[in-house]
Amino acid sequence: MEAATTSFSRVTWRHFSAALPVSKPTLSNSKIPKKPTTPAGSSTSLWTGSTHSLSFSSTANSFTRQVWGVINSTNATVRREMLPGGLIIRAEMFGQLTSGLETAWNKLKGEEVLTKENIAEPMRDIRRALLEADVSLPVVRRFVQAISDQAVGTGVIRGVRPDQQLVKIVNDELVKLMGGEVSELVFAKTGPTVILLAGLQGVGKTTVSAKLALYLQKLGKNCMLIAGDVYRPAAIDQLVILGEQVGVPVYAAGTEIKPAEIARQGLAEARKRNVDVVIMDTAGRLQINKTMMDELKEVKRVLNPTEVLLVVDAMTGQEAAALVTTFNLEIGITGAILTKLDGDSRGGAALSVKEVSGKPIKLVGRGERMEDLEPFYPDRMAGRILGMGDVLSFVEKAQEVMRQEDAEELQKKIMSAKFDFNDFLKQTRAVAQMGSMSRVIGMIPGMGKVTPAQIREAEKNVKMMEAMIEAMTPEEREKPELLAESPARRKRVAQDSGKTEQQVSQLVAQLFQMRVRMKNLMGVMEGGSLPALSNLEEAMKSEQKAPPGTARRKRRSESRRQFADSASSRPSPRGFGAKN
Ligand SMILES: Nc1nc2c(ncn2[C@@H]2O[C@H](COP(=O)(O)OP(=O)(O)OP(=O)(O)O)[C@@H](O)[C@H]2O)c(=O)[nH]1
Repeated sequence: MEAATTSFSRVTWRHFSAALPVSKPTLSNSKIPKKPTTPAGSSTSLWTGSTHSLSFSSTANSFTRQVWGVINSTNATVRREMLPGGLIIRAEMFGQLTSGLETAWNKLKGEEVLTKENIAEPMRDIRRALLEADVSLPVVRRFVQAISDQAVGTGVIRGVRPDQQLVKIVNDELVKLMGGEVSELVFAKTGPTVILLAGLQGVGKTTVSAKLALYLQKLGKNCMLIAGDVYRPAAIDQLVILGEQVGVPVYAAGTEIKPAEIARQGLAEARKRNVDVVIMDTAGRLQINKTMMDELKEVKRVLNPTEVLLVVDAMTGQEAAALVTTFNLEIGITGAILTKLDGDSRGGAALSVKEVSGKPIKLVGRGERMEDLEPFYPDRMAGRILGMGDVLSFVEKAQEVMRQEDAEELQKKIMSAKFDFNDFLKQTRAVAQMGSMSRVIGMIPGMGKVTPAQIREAEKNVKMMEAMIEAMTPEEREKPELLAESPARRKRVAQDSGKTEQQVSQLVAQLFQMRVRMKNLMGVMEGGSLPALSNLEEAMKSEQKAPPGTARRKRRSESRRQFADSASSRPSPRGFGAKN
């Protein structure tokens, strides 16, 4: 199989029809087929993006050359693959970004583990790919930093290659960058839901108004459109025609009346008709100006909308993100609709909007047809950018197996009181990987009352512990008794980690206390399996409920005994202060 990529401008039917002796193919709104279907015999199948699938049947080599020539003169990334029976040429959404990222994984082929050194070059490739995709620089910086932090902090997962591991890390960060979850449209609890659309000229507002009405009708909502673009008379006619096309009434009052007044009248009409959702199209401008903003503010005041959505053109890249920010500051918006994602957009807008503006992309336009509007799914988008669904699910499964094995191993260690500093570090890092401490604490039931200051303190403590554990020798990590027995060792760890001896002593004591507490908790669990969070919480409660002086005293004495047992060769139980 031969694969090649090249860069070019926008692939449209015009390019092909000019060069090819074939009739216009039908554009289908199908998702990317797993494998492009190759017509029988020697044939050529060509598809652009994930939405359009074009098929030609031809046996002539000159035809293939012509197709290739046309593609080379335009601007998307194309993958050319020789398959038995024909040539497959693929122009993919964000193709350039995808192939840029591919360069990064390829640099890790043959490596056994991700290290600071061997990820340096792939990180440069990722940075370059994102910048070329027109993602804003601060976003790129934060993204690359987050990836490298995770890449070097990730342990080896059995059977998973470092390049696959990096794909997974990048995927998860991409999803996070784009907002994580799908951001649903909000509907009013009573009365009609009002959606106000805003945006610059030509971004696709009028088209989106009708597309949105159709989309909502399919969800069972009864809609009405208001034609508020009084500056481009054709926009009103356009909306009326599109409204007819999707079977939605359009309120139009001509161009001689202020948009705010049209909004007021339109809303009254919608109430009369008892519609569920009113969508108002507004005028766009070539640039943001004060008159436009004031007019929009006035319309917004009259409508009191549930959603104010800024329509932005995906092809404007990071500029789209800047626009969302400006509109949000000026008029206050609830989200964005990204149009023309089927074009040669390089990905900058999709990747930057949420991170730069704090506002989610709620919907995306993927074509000129009325059906081409859909919710924005960050995970699906990341999957499309990476184009490596198989690798992702494989890594997820391997991680799951690893987690189970780790959990069993940990359980054994806890039961035999062998929980050491390696486990301690692993657990700490696992928590760190789940997100910031504040998020993790927020997820634990009953932990809501923890103050931000306490969380910051806890995060600081985790960093401090990490520094001290990293300064220990492998032997000391495995046998904390060595540190408990030797002030000299504790002194060395303190010096190497930049902490005080007292802090090191506290950490060692903490580990022994933890052993005892964990063992106690395990004893409370039924069946001896690792606790789910809720069980753990119950266990902690039942521990706390025990009358003072019984369990607690017992626990304290057990803690002391445990410490004494494990440090049996230690000269004195107060070894932490003693000289060696
Ligand atoms: N390929 C593609 N074209 C789109 C999409 N959305 C809108 N368009 C096209 O973009 C062009 C402009 O769309 P309009 O809806 O007229 O834009 P507008 O923002 O209302 O323009 P003004 O009224 O001038 O402000 C039209 O040709 C649409 O068909 C999309 O998702 N994909």
